[in-house]
Amino acid sequence: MLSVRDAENIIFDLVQPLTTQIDKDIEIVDLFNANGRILADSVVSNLDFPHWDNSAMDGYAVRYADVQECSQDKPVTLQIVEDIPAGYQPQITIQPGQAARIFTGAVMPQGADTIVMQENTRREEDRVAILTAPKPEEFVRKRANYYQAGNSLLAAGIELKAAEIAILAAAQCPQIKVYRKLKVAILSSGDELVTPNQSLQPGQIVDSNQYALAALVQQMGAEPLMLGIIKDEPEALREAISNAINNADIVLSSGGVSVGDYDYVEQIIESLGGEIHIRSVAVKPGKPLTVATFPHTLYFGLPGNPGSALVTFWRFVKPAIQKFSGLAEGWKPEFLQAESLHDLRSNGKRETYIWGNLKVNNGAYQFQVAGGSQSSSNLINLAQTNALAVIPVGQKSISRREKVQVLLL
Ligand SMILES: Nc1nc2c(c(=O)[nH]1)N[C@H]1C(S)=C(S)[C@@H](COP(=O)(O)OP(=O)(O)OC[C@H]3O[C@@H](n4cnc5c(N)ncnc54)[C@H](O)[C@@H]3O)O[C@H]1N2
Ligand code: MOO
Ligand SMILES: [Mg+2]
Repeated sequence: MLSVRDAENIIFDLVQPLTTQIDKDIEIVDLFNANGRILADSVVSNLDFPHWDNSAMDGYAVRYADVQECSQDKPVTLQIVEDIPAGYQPQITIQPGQAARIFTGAVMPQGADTIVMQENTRREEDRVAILTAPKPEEFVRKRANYYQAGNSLLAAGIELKAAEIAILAAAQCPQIKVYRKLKVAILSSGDELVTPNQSLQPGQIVDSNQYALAALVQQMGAEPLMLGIIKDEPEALREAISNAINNADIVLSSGGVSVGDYDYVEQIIESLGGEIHIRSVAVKPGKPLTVATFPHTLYFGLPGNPGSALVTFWRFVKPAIQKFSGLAEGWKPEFLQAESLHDLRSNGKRETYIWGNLKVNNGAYQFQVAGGSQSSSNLINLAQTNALAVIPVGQKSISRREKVQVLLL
């Protein structure tokens, strides 16, 4: 059986990210539809930030040399020659003995080099007394201090979130080149499966994986293609999988990958010409994980148990989708170190993932195991969990207060 490390290396090597070389991998979106999308090209602006020298305060634009010696006892009085609100282009050059009334964000007038905030002044009709000596160039936001035109503003391959979208707006880029959304086909296999609105007959199980996987795929910014419940019949499964590989970048099936008489997924993949790279992994839950490739499609046959389907998604599928989608960095799973609040157990044979909660206590991470059964068939105690703790192969327990590696979900 493959180790988790070997399995992830194989999977990540199989993933070919979307590329700007292929026209259909690129899409243009507007700023309101950019959230969560991956930027395809780096962005360079021809604007400096700030665009011009401007005031950081409501106050007076002055010449530092005029006011450097002033104090409460020895105020300097200046003639106000212009009023400069934000958005107005100053017309007058400030001469010695002069000042301009100015407001936050307004353009600095020629001749002035320093702002005195209003609170340190006394207004005397068309004159102003400066009561405190400022520092040279105080409260002046200098042109190009934050960003110089022509440099890289945003790099290709980053996820666009609020800050990046604001930057694109400020740089006057209303149309943005992003990678297209990946299509992820999702199907559930099993004669025992029914939909949530069908009445349950003895022995039947509600197909919950389809809904969990759809939610996860959406969270990743990809587009789920729901193919429903497929009977454990080779012909039905063959048709469904064939449809899936022809219409999606990634296929996620759940169930039918173990050694049971009705577990047909692997043989159907092979009969359709898929190349199987992984048949099982030393991971608990999730041992029968199957990974295959077709010429244009990556196939994950996730195990049917609900815990196994979710854990294998988080551990292997999520980073694969993120890499595939064009995300340049940060798609590899990263583990945090936390103090375990409980004794954690494993049989030592497979890398074991235990679900629970990562908490912060006095600035330190702690892992609290989810109460109840950690069986891969138990979906119930996965509610409100946010992390998986890992017990490596060869280790049978992690004691309370010991350090444990944790994957944040
Ligand atoms: N003899 C062996 N038996 C099993 C082994 C093994 O190594 N030798 N491995 C076990 C492990 S570990 C897992 S995990 C499961 C995986 O089984 P399959 O992927 O073949 O899945 P099924 O047999 O179809 O179903 C297993 C279980 O999950 C329920 N299920 C299936 N699909 C869904 C769904 N969409 N939503 C909710 N629940 C689902 C299904 O009803 C079964 O209870 O195999 C073990 N057996
Ligand atoms: O791997 Mo199975 O997922 O242990 O139940
Ligand atoms: Mg089975």
